Amino acid sequence: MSKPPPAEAARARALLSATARSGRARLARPILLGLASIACGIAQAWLIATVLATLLGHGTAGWAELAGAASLALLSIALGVAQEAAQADAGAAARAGLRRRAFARLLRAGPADERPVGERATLVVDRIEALDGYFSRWLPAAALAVAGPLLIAIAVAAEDPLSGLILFVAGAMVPVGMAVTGIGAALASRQQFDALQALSGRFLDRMRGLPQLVLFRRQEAEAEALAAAADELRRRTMRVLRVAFLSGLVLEVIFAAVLGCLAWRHGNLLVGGHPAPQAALFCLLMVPGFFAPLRAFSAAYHERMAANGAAAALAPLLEGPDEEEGLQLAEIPPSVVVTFEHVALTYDPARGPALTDLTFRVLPGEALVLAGPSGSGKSSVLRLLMGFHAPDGGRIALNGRDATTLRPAELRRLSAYVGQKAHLFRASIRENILLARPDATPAEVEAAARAAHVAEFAAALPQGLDTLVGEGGFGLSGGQAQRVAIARAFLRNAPLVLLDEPTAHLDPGTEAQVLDSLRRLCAGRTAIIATHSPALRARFSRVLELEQGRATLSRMAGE
Ligand SMILES: Nc1ncnc2c1ncn2[C@@H]1O[C@H](COP(=O)(O)OP(=O)(O)OP(=O)(O)O)[C@@H](O)[C@H]1O
Repeated sequence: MSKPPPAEAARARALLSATARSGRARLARPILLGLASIACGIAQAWLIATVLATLLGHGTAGWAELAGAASLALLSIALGVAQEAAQADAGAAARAGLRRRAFARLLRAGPADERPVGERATLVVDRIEALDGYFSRWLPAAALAVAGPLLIAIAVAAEDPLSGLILFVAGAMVPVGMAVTGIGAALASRQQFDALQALSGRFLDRMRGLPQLVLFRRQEAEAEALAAAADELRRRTMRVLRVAFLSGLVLEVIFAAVLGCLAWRHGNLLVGGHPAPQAALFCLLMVPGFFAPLRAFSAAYHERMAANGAAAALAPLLEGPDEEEGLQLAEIPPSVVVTFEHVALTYDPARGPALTDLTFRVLPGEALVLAGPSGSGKSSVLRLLMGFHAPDGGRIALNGRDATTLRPAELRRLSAYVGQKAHLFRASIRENILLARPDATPAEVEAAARAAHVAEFAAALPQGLDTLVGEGGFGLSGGQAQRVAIARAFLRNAPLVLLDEPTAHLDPGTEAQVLDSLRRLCAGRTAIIATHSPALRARFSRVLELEQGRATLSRMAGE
C-alpha cells in the first residue's frame, strides 16, 4: 500500500488535532512534568559539576551540594514516574473518547454500514488502540524534544557560548536526520498496520464461520492462509524495526559527534589549566540530558506514523456532528399511523431502485404483511421505518408527520423489531430481554417473558430466567431464541412493531408457537411484517405483494 492520498492525510491530521484539542488539559500535564524534570536535571548537573570541580581543586563545594544533587535526583525520578502516569492517562482518555464516539456511530449506522464485521471490529478496537502512542508518547515527546534541548542549550550557552552553539547545531541536525530515515518509517509503518488489519479481520471472519470451515474440511487451508498473513505481518514489522533502528543510529552518531566536539573544546581540562572547570564539567554532564528528549522523540516517531494510518481509516467514521440531525419526540405516542406515499429508494444506482412508487397506510391495530419474492424490497420498507436509510423520493409519515424530520434514533424509539434470527448476547436470558428497556422492573421482564412464552421453557432451565446463554443464543433452540427476541419487543412496548421473517428458520410446530406470541405482540399496535411464510400470511388480514420494489397487489386475507 502506498502513501495515503493528500485528502485522506489531511482528514487524518484533522481528526488527530481535534482529539488533541479536546484533551488539551490532560496532554499538557506530562509536558509540564517533563519540563520540570529537565529543569531538575540542569540544577542537578550544576551541583555535581561544582562538587567534581572541588575534587579537582577548584571551588569549595561540600556535603550540602552533594545532598542537593541527591535530592534533585530523587525528585527527578518522582517527576519521571508522574510523567509516565500522566502520559498513560492522556492516552487512555483520548482512546476512551474516540472509542465511545466510534462505537456510537457504528450503532447509529446499524445495517446501513456496509463494512464487513471484521473491519468494523478492527476500527473500534485496533485502530483506536494504535492511536494510544500518538497521545501518550508522541505528542509529549514532540513538545519536549523542542522545549527540553532548547532549555539545556540555553543553560549551557550561559556557561560557555561555544558549547551552547554546538548543542544548538546538533539539535537542528536531528530533525533532518529523522526526516531522511522517517520517510521510510512512514511507509513501513503503514504497511505494517495494513498487514495487521488484514490478519485480524481475516481471523475474526473465519472464527465466525468456523463451523462451516470444519464442515467443508477447510481448516488446514485456512490455518495456512492465516500463517501466511501472520508471516507477512512479521516481515513488515521487521522492516519497521529496521527503519526505527536506523533513525536511532542517526541520533547516536550525532550524540557521539557532540560529545567529541565538547571533549575537544574542553580537552585542556584533562591536561590541567582549564580556566573554568566547573562550567566545562557542567557542559559535558548536560550532553546526555540534551539527547534524552530527542531519543524519546525518535522512539515515539513511529507512533505518529501508525497513528496517521489509523486516523485515516477512522476519519470517515468520525466526521460530521456527533449529534444526529432532526427533531426529538417529547414523548412516545400511544399509537402510530404509518403512511407511505409514492416512496422510492435506491441503494446503488448501478443496481436500480429497491423501492419504486410505494404507497400504503397502516392504522393502529392493523398488521400489514409484506409478501413477495426475495429481493422485492420487503426488508427495505422496514429499514426506512427504522431510520437506517432515508427515502430518495415520496414521503413517509408517522401520525401525519414527515418521518425524515425526526432523528433516526427517535424513529427507532417508536418501534420494536424482531428479525430473522435473534442475536442473543453472552448473558442471562433476563439480561438479554432487559436490553430492550434497561430500566424495566423485574415484574415487567417476567410479564414480557410470559407473553412471549419464554417463561415456559425457562422454567425447565437450571436457573430459570437467570440461566446464562452463549453468544448468538448458544444453548437455546432457534425457536426459543426467537421467543426471547419477541419478549424484548413486548418489554419495549412500542406502538409500531416491525417483523422481518420472524419465523424464517423454524419448523412448522415451533413456528405455530412463535406465531401465537407474535399475534399477541401485534394486537392493538401498528404492525408491518415482511415474510415468505404462508402460515404467517394466513394469520394476518392485510397482505401487500411486492415485486421488484413495486406493490403489485394489495388484498385482505381470504380474498
Ligand atoms: N445495502 C444495499 N446496497 C445495495 N443494494 C441493496 C442493499 N440492501 C438491499 N439491496 C437490494 O435492494 C433490493 C431489495 O432488498 P431487500 O432486502 O429489501 O429485499 P427483501 O424482499 O427483503 O429480500 P429477502 O426476502 O431476501 O429478505 C434487492 O435487490 C437487494 O439486492
